[in-house]
Amino acid sequence: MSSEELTISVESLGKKYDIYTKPADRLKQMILPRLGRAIGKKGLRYHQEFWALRGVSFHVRRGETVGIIGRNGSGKSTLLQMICGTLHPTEGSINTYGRIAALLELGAGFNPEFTGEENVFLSGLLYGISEKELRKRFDSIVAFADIGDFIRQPVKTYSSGMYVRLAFAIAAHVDADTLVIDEALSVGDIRFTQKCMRYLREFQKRGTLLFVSHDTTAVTNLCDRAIWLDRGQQILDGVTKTVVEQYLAAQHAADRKSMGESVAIRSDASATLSAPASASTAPHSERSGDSVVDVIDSRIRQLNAGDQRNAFEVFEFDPDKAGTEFGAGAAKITDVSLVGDEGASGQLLSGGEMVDLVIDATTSIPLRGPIFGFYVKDRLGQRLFGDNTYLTYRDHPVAASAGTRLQAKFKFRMPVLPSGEYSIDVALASGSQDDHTHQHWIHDALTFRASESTMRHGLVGIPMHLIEIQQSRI
Ligand SMILES: Nc1ncnc2c1ncn2[C@@H]1O[C@H](COP(=O)(O)OP(=O)(O)OP(=O)(O)O)[C@@H](O)[C@H]1O
Repeated sequence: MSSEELTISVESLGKKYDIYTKPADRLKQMILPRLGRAIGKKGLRYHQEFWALRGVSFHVRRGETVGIIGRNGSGKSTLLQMICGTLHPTEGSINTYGRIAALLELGAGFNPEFTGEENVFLSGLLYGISEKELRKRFDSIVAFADIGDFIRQPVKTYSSGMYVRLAFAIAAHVDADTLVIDEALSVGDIRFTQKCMRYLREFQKRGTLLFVSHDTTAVTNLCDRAIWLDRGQQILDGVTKTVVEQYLAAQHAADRKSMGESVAIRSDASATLSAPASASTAPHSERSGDSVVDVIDSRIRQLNAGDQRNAFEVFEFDPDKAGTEFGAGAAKITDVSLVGDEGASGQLLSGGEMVDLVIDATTSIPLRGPIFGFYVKDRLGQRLFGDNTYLTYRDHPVAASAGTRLQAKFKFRMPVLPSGEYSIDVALASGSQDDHTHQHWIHDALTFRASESTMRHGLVGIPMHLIEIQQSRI
């Protein structure tokens, strides 16, 4: 590999800590070995050696996105700190090329006594950006961080979310060749996380990204390649899917071992046995032909009756709080709501329930063939599902004159979703599916939180029309 392609080169890297059980041992270690050597006695040791990381070697090419995964204490942060130069290796070497910006553990790099503004300049200068240039970028940094007047307050008064907002905003404005992100995105609200994910996806097109997370979905979603660390050792380096699968399998095996095989088997079995629904109570409805077919999960009553109800807390549309928006402006989306069967917004919805996503807009000039659309996205900005009005109106497009109020409604059965935060992008375009102009697109117009889900794996639960186990004698 030519050095032009290389951004990070790590060779036989190791970090050792000396662990003392008592503070007095540290003093003894400083004095007594010298005394021992003076009287010809060797080998007096009052500490234990602990290798937080050892024998780690890999190269990262320009433009790669590499995920680092591993259990707590496996050495991920230690590795990143050494790559960023805030920690010195005990052995081995690291070479980096280009400017590296890092979002390491909370607060690293900020002076807590200084205001946010002062820290912007302090950090920016440390990254090698001139004061003049920082002044030019300051407003954009503040807009990205979006922490209001807190920018003039000492950083020690910040919440962890504000810390991350400011740190990310700075890292996004220092022309980094490589970004190193350590779990930072787990703090902060869904809209900010979405903003960061959009930024990272753009950044991936030109820069190198090193991304540490416990969230293997995030790593799979974002990274081409992953490195798995365990107890300071490099276990695997390869294609993310393979590494994550092996890591999860090892985790699962370790969890079973620590829980005891019998418990693990019992819990697996109960999950399977709770699934069948009696045919008589299965509340599915189905009509064939050209009439409506509505497939309801056969366990929906069971799922939503108990304390495992997949409840969605929907936050109301607030144009001031919605994410970034863009568009040609012939029409403007004025309201968005997600309502359940009873029609009241702001209520709790449930996975499996029939809902209406309603988008209101007004036109400012005549608009032919408006297309309303939406995407439901997970915390990482991954689009889970979405739809638009194009096909339904393709053969008889709506023609709206200026000053018309338009309302689009999507009625669908909300899937069961894993616990977590979600957001909905809404858009209004004009033209056709293949050739259209976005008139107004709002990122994260609505957000909602799903709690208590029976769904542990996967992204979206599809309705299970039937689940059964058949038995017959062999
Ligand atoms: N200053 C230190 N002195 C002694 N041991 C340390 C020190 N810093 C880290 N360690 C140990 O090194 C090991 C690796 O720590 P590190 O923080 O790199 O792990 P990690 O994979 O980032 O963990 P987590 O996922 O919990 O953040 C841990 O066992 C930790 O206790």
